[in-house]
Amino acid sequence: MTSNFLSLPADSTSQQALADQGLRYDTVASDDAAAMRAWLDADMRGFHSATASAALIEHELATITGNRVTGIWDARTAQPEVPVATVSSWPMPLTVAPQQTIDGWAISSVTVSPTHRRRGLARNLLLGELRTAVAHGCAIAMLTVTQATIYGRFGFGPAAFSSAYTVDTQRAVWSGPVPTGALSFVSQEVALDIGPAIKERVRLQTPGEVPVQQLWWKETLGLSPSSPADSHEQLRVVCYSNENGDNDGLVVYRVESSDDHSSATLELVELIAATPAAYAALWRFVLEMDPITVVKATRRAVVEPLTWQVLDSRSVRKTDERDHLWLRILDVERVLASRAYAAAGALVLDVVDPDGFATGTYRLTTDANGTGSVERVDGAAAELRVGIAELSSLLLGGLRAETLASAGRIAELVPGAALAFDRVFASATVPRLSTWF
Ligand SMILES: CC(=O)SCCNC(=O)CCNC(=O)[C@H](O)C(C)(C)COP(=O)(O)OP(=O)(O)OC[C@H]1O[C@@H](n2cnc3c(N)ncnc32)[C@H](O)[C@@H]1OP(=O)(O)O
Repeated sequence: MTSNFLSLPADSTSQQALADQGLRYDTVASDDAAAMRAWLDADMRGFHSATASAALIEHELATITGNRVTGIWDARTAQPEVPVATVSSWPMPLTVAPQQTIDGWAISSVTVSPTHRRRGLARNLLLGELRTAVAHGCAIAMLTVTQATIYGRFGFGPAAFSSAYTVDTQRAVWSGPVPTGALSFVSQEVALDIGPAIKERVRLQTPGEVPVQQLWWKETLGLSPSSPADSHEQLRVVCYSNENGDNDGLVVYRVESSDDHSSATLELVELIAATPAAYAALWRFVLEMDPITVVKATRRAVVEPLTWQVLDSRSVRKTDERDHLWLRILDVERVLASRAYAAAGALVLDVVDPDGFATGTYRLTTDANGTGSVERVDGAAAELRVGIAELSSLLLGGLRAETLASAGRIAELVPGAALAFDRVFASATVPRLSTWF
């Protein structure tokens, strides 16, 4: 790992390829305020966001401070100081198994101006990022995406999925555990104080999670300029403390009542539970609140214990399920050795990577304690042939190799190899990413 990722130069291969098109590709110095603002302008325009207020610009500048900020400039444009493409990145730990993390290279703000689309700018940005990640010593890259069609070609595969739920509270009827800890309302300011420690515990327990910054908390609690206008006033926060007084969970919600207040919809902004008791207590609390008739939640896990904690499981309706966290393995040996496994076994994988970072044949050996060791065995007979995007999708155990084999996305070279892979890679905790980055 290089000591300072911010001082890494712009990738020379992309720089040359873009220079051949008359474009300049470079990083932006964080102390160059004018260049940072122009970059941010291009980033927000690239996502078709409204022109930002001064307060929002300051907020957004704060969110990217500390990131490696890169752009592409075209001297022929009418405003040549504004880049025509943007990307930002930073090293960030990714939980790969409970209490096990690996340093990943997070990539965000990938935009290309509509005036410059489909000329290979995004390709140069992305491959430039992957090479920079390797130069920094990161073994895996990660991102969250706008469209599911963009990143597979660069070796990324979806590895953690997310679901939205709508619960009909009148049908649900709580039948789960009734924890004996205490529930209490807390102010947003108190939540800002106690929430991060709870979220950290959840992050380390859950494959797919990454740390969130204080700015995320401010946005979540309606304390940021990027929060909707009246969200601070509308949001309520309830904390669950266990019998020893430890704060184990938080729920952040807002309620929209009908005109006559006889019914209401509760929007679950966040439900963060570090223990099964906190989870049950907070879900029960929102489902039984008067006069709530509907609870809506997004960015939840694709499998939620909640479905099994109500009398009528059909009252918990999954309204959406989609890819959320995308991973791109760059170094198979280091990444596979970074997580614990579910069973003892030995697998030889033939990994195909069109961009060459991870191509090779690898033997993963796991023992009964879940420890894995990986060695490169080029030339050995492989049992499974996997593309790098598919291996990245399978890493956290949220997707079955058998599913990908049935879909023709990976090839069993030995019958039963996909099932053997699934036995080893299974995750006891459903992988989930509860935030965007
Ligand atoms: C991590 C994140 O930040 S997610 C955010 C992604 N950005 C956005 O959604 C903002 C709006 N969109 C954009 O800015 C641009 O359209 C981008 C970044 C998606 C693509 O930029 P471009 O410079 O046009 O892409 P580029 O020309 O490099 O295309 C590379 C390849 O991806 C394909 N591609 C690019 N965009 C898309 C897309 N939206 N859907 C499907 N394929 C795409 C191209 O056809 C090309 O394919 P090829 O390699 O087979 O020839």
